[in-house]
Amino acid sequence: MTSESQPVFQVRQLGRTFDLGEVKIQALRGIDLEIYEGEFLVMLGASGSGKSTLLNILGGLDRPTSGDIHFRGHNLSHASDAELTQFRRQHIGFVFQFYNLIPSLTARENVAMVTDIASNPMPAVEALERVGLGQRLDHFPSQLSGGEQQRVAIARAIAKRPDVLLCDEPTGALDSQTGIRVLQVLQDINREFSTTTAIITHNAGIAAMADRMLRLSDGQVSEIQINSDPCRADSLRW
Ligand SMILES: Nc1ncnc2c1ncn2[C@@H]1O[C@H](COP(=O)(O)OP(=O)(O)OP(=O)(O)O)[C@@H](O)[C@H]1O
Repeated sequence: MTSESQPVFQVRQLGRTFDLGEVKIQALRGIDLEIYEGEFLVMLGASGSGKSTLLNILGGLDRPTSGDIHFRGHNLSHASDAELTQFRRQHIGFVFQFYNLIPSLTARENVAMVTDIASNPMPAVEALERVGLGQRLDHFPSQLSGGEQQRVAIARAIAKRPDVLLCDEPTGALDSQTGIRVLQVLQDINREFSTTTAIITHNAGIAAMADRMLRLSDGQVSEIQINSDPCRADSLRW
């Protein structure tokens, strides 16, 4: 990230209230945030602080109930379902804690599911080689370890060459050594393709590999730390 970097996302006074009838839950309360081209952002915060809600809005899976979110100048706040689907398809790759692979498809087929509908995809084999799984192309998820399954999920996310990679606790289900390997893959992709990357984690130590750390508390940004010298993911220990 450089100081001249342009914001990919501009978030202004973003709010999200869930209306459950008798109760209203204010998950986000006036978030102001820029996310810059090519940056690696780590989002921390206690359970219920609003991290997933924010990530879902950034990724066009949800809309704010107040405030605005712009992606490269386009206001997503009032986009239609069809527009959000198009936005996600063209620009966003998601990685979740529990891989969400299709059990009856091989690694290669799981990735190809996405490349079949993308406009300028990376071949599935190349994406799998990129995450170190070139030898496991025809394995089914049940034949792969958790870390390998997560790397298939990352291959699937990067194969459509997204501008933005959004990861919700990508190492949450992994042991530390495997988690570090997965983070190194994400860092390599961020650096090689300048893919803007945001990761939610409960592990504060992961912030050391990020350009910036954002902390949410009770639906608000409570802390932002800029890291002028992010470490390599494979030097992290926890
Ligand atoms: N679909 C929903 N309907 C109702 N309330 C919701 C919904 N999604 C989230 N919330 C509430 O919004 C608040 C923020 O939730 P969110 O999942 O964003 O937190 P989080 O920081 O990601 O938590 P965790 O670390 O536990 O995943 C919580 O109080 C949660 O219960």
